[in-house]
Amino acid sequence: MNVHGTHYRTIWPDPHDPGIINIIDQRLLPHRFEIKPLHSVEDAHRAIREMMVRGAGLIGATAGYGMHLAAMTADDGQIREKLAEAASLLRSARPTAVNLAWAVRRVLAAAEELPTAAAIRQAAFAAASRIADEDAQFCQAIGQHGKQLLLERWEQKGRKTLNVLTHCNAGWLAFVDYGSATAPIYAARDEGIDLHVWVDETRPWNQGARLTCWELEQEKVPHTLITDNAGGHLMQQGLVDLVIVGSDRTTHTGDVANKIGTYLKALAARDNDIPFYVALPSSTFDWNLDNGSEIQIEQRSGEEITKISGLTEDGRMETIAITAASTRARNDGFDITPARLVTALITERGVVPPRAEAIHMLFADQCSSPEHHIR
Ligand SMILES: CSC[C@H]1O[C@H](OP(=O)(O)O)[C@H](O)[C@@H]1O
Repeated sequence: MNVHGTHYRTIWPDPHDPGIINIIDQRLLPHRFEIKPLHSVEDAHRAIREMMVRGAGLIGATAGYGMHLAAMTADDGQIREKLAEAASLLRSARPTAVNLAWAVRRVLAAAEELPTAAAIRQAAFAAASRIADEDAQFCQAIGQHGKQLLLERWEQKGRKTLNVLTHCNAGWLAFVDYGSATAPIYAARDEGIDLHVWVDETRPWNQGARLTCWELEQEKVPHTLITDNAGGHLMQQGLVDLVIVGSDRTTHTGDVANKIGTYLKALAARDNDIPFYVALPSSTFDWNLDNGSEIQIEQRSGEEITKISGLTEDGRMETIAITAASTRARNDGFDITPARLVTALITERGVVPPRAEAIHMLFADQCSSPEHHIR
């Protein structure tokens, strides 16, 4: 469903049947743009687990709609049990992005105590829809707040081309729309800033090479693909003016879990005195965790490293081995960037230093309310 010209909302209920939730199968991008229907919570779990959908915001929205599908398909007399089972199944899909557990708990809280199955179904769908709509609204607001930072840096540079580096894909494909790290880029472009984006390929799943490059191409934003190991070198050459990345889970003290390799970019940025920003909606804060070392890091299959997928010259999608069959690989999906290496957090309510007292002041309504505390 084309919502914003070149943008696509990444998840939406079928306009004729709310029992069908449509997604874009991101495993096929940039070679194929295929919309796939989800009919059950099992479909939603698989879509998250197999990364048909990925990215904190979109994982959360998919989990929310997964709970809706569970309510839709449950027998009246079993609906509460089915919602509880659905919550457990969805939570098992991927551990690091806090948005998943947050969305599941939010739908449960909205629906489970209601007196009838019909009321539960209605409340589950309404809560899932609100999660998705809020995600898009929050990301749009992140764009407006982040735009100011890019504008200031561009003015400092005498309005010469602003070179932004980003890691992985924290674009509109990782959320319901707009994205987190790319939203300020799009908003700054709309203000006429002359900018260029260095895109980390982001091994092993290549979110940067496959998804961010595709997004920026759709948006006609100048960009250049680089290897994950090149970022520090380009910073030393004075070719990077600022770094902006997303987050899958950020502690209330400002430690950031994001795609593997983010920490190395933060170290290089600090060593070269380059601003390092993390863009995130407040649904990505973990109000319970004080220290990033407590965040569970997803371990994915080593085959995502030893094999690679792409398009053959005759147009077939293929997966090939790039190592000997005996090669074993370790595949940590995320790493932790300590708050001390983060210049600022860009949220839907504004730009805030990565310190607990500042974060709590901006989100006083959330950090103290039990409903935002995930367990
Ligand atoms: C902030 S959402 C985008 C975020 O999610 C990515 O991970 P994955 O593609 O494995 O879901 C990566 O950490 C991005 O920064």
